[in-house]
Amino acid sequence: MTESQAQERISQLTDLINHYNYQYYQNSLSEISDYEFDMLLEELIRLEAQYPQFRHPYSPTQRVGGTITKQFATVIHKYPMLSLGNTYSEADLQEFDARIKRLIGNDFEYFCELKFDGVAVSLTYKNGLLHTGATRGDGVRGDDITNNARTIRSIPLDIRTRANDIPEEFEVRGEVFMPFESFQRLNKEREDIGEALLANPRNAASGTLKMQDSGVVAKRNLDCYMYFLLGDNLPYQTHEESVKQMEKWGFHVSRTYRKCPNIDEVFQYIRDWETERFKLPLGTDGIVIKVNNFSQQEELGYTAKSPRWAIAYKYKAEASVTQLQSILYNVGRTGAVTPVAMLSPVLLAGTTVKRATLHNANEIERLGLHEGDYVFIEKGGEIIPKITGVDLSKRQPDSKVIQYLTHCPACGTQLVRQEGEAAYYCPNERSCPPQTKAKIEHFIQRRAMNIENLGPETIDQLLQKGLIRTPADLYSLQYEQLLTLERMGPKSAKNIIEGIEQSKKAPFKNVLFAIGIRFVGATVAEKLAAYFGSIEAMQQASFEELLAVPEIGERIANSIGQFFADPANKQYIEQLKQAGLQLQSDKQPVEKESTKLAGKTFVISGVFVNYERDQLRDKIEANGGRVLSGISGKLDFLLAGDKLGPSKLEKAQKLGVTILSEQEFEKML
Ligand SMILES: NC(=O)c1ccc[n+]([C@@H]2O[C@H](COP(=O)([O-])OP(=O)(O)OC[C@H]3O[C@@H](n4cnc5c(N)ncnc54)[C@H](O)[C@@H]3O)[C@@H](O)[C@H]2O)c1
Ligand SMILES: [Zn+2]
Repeated sequence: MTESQAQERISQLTDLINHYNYQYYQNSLSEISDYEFDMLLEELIRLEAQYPQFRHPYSPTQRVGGTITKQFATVIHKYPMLSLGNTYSEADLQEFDARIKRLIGNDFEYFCELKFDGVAVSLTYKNGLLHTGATRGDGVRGDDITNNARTIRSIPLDIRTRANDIPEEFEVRGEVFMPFESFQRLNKEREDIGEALLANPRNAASGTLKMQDSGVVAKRNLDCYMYFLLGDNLPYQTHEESVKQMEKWGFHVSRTYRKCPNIDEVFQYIRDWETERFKLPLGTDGIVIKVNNFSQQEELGYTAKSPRWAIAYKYKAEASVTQLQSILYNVGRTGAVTPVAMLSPVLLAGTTVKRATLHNANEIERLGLHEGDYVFIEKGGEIIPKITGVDLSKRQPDSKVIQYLTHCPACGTQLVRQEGEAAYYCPNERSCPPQTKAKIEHFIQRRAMNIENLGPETIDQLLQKGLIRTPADLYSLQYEQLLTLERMGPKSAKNIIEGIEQSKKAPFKNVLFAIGIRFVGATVAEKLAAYFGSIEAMQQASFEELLAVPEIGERIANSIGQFFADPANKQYIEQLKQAGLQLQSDKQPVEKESTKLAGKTFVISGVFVNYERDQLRDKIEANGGRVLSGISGKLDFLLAGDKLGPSKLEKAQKLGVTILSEQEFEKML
């Protein structure tokens, strides 16, 4: 490599890595695998060492990769939050050990922990109470995510009763992660409403921690393991002591750590956890080796980016080769088709693997799969492994390229793909069997109509016999009809009928979720129900009015609009109404506070600081006012919050409606 080639490559790598860092930390996206990323970084470190004159001032080798965002207040870290040097090679570990010995002699111990694959957080406690939660950010400044941290159940909010030796102020650091179970549930819910799936638990955890609505964060079931305790003048001599102390105070510490007297024991620890770690409830991507003694840590010191007394050893993702047998196409509730690769069974990371995710048609194309190909599969953090490439040396010369399906495997309808979307859909919403079945399963689930006792076999039979076609048909099912099904006794039949009857009491938000509008998950349904109060109000809402609902973006608003524009859906809603389902919120009548707003009419729009929209509605009604759904010449006030649609504002101004801010409204009372 010539000097100018080196210079060019250094610039190229710098830009590339900065780009991947930005995507990873700011947008929670991995465009390449961690391994590929780490190799690029290693190459840059090597080149910069050789040609220091070409190192850019903004080189990613010189600083922690993260950034802070505009959406949160900024926290300055009392002690910088650094990264860790990392390696995939045992030789590097030997070298790390040798360097430490050169610097501090032979008298020291290591403390090994697993490297949890999530997002670093710092929690500051004052007088035993959680005071601040922050992300690592750029290492010096992080995002203040205290409210989100509070929703994580394993993070204690108050440890005063746990001990009487609590320092006035201290900081704990750890990894927020999404357990596999929560991740799978979340993706299942997303698949159910037609959302794109999240790539892996790490990105899911990082995205969740940066959400604005901590109510949503609370539902995502994040967890957190702690691995550092810091503070001024703390009485501990070793990392081990501080870990034990955190355990005593009730912090969640993973019991997977081990103290190792020398590097050979560290290698043993690495071997012991290599496959054992797949039994843990969360993703891990390696181990972290720390010098145990604090004064020795001080002696070893820090580089700009990481401590010299610690290093991460990362496991290479386990890989294997096996033959592709076929591709199975699943059709979901929204008609989205997902391909799954069926493989000759092969042992990988301790389990037998028979299938791999393929995500969508683009992925099949990207891999250039042929029938009968031998494929490399890898297991990262995820349960289902993925195909990373094709072993071309084993490809049969006459094998055919895999063509993506053109027609629905279940009903034969031609598949369609919407612009900008990766998935193909079967557009036969009403009579494609897997879609119909999934719609009913969606409808009866606990978070929707909660019709227990109606199992998948019963649904199958009901569909086959033509006793139901849509979820609404459940409400005209007769006890006698149920008795005609196989293996259906009088008792079960009675339970089902009762369950269906009972479901009529399910609140509006559940019904709205059950109806199954694309992208409208349980949380969004709750927001919509609180905002509009009834299906009619929602049906009449303009695109902009929909956008004014917190958390509702253009995609969801469009989907709602499309749903109500379809006459078949109108009929479906009508049928549900006839059946007696709750299509409006049953609000408690509001207690009267005053008559200050008597005779005045209001339209509420936008997002408010101190109130939810339904709280404002209650407030207006409690003081004698009335809330209308649309702006007209008769309207007195437009109560306008943030994110108010511009055309709404314009209309109100044109009609001479008084526009009120939240503060002005408060003054009126
Ligand atoms: N795929 C991509 O596009 C992409 C982009 C940027 C970064 N990355 C990945 O992220 C890594 C860089 O991230 P990083 O700077 O957070 O460094 P890192 O993940 O290599 O190591 C530091 C982090 O490890 C975590 N950690 C987990 N368990 C720990 C324990 N027991 N003790 C101490 N720390 C523990 C902490 O969050 C700490 O901040 C890269 O090596 C790469 O693998 C990937
Ligand atoms: Zn179909």
